[in-house]
Amino acid sequence: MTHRPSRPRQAHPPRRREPSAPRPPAEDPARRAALDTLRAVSDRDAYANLVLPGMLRERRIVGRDAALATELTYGTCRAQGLLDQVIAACSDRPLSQIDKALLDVLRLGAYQLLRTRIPPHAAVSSTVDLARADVGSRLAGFANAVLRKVGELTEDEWVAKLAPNRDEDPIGYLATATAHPRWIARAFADSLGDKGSKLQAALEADDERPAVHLVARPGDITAEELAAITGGDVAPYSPYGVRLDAGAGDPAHMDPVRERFAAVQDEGSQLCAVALTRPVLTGTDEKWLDLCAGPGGKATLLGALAGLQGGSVDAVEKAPHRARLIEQATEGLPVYVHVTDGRETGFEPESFDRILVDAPCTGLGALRRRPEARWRRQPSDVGDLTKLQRELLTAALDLARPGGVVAYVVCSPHLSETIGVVGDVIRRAKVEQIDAREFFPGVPDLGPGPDVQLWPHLHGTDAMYCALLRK
Ligand SMILES: C[S@@+](CC[C@H](N)C(=O)[O-])C[C@H]1O[C@@H](n2cnc3c(N)ncnc32)[C@H](O)[C@@H]1O
Repeated sequence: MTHRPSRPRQAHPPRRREPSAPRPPAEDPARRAALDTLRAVSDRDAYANLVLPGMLRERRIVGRDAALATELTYGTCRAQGLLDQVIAACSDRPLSQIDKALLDVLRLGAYQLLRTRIPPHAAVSSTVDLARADVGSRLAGFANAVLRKVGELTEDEWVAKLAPNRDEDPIGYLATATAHPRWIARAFADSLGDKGSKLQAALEADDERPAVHLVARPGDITAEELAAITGGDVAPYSPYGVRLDAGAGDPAHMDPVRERFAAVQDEGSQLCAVALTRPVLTGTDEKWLDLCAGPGGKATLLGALAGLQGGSVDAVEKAPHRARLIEQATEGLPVYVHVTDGRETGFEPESFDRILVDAPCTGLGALRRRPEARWRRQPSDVGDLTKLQRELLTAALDLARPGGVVAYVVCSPHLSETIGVVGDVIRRAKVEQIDAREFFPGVPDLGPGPDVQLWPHLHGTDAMYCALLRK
């Protein structure tokens, strides 16, 4: 047996590494995704909760990185006003003179410093890396200086320094402390009739992740059956509701949802739709109308309930793409979709037994679902919306038959959109406002009536408002 000589281990001496230029820092994918989403929100009015999931999928960011990106993005969007106040206090130039891309970087860094347990040095250095990549070394130096100052105090200490005195200006104080614009804090205070602990609880609830609610389609599946299949709990108030656990997974992939026995719908929306169906009518009860129906959540529930008693629902929607969503959602139900303006439907006057006006609104009752919404909505939006709301409610009253019932619903506690609209319209029309609380059986804390205002902090629902009018 011959042995080949083994090769010498190192034919050449090891090559010495040339000193290289400093490598750019490895970017953290979670923070990059958060920042890119914040840029989309500020630059093109995108919705964070629509942009981010797609970005995470596209970049294959999963697990803890995805959770971190989500927390940083939504948290930074929600806290924006407070973060801006702190950044302004730490900067030698006014916010209006800070480059927009840099401002988003600073917000992301300040959020990590004030509202997460990320160690300050990691929060600052990872943010400065992003700044260097996006806006260059000079501005990265500025970001470093600002963020070091931000990190000198805790969130509570910054609030104590920047917020108005709580005794002198309780609404202003809570607006800063809970990172809400003052006008929204005032609107909540007016609706609650409180500037103290109730207001604080209502504002704080906007930072909580809402539970996902399913609605069981009446006639197809019961809430108990749906809860058993999905592993959720029967909801406390809606006869068709199921609350899913936080880790239940994507409801769109659940069999009952895919097969259309169930759909995602906030329990408050279910309650308002069901309330319309509950007052007893004398005479006919088969022609129902949903005057602002897209994308079709309430029309589906109403369609299933009307179908069980041989009736039908006409569903009106102005936006064609939203009308298509109603058609998809209500397939197989006695629901007829009309793409038209609810103020000029051309329907025979006094021809409907029950009418839902789920009017376009500020959405202040669902701020927990849209992280950036509290800073994007403006007080000036309210005037145009209340005009449209009054016109739609007036049109509904014309279309209701004598003895018929109209439910006026908005996802907002703003008094101009709630009692303001209802009060204005009923002053001019021959209608009676009935006590809606009776038609929300078992729901606590409904106040003095006759209308109903739900709240996230009291009911775990969106802040839906419902008034019931009988013609
Ligand atoms: C609050 S959303 C309704 C939500 C729906 N009821 C549901 O449960 O899925 C209000 C809807 O009214 C529509 N809308 C706005 N102006 C309208 C008008 N003049 N006539 C009819 N629909 C209108 C909007 O496009 C929007 O889809």
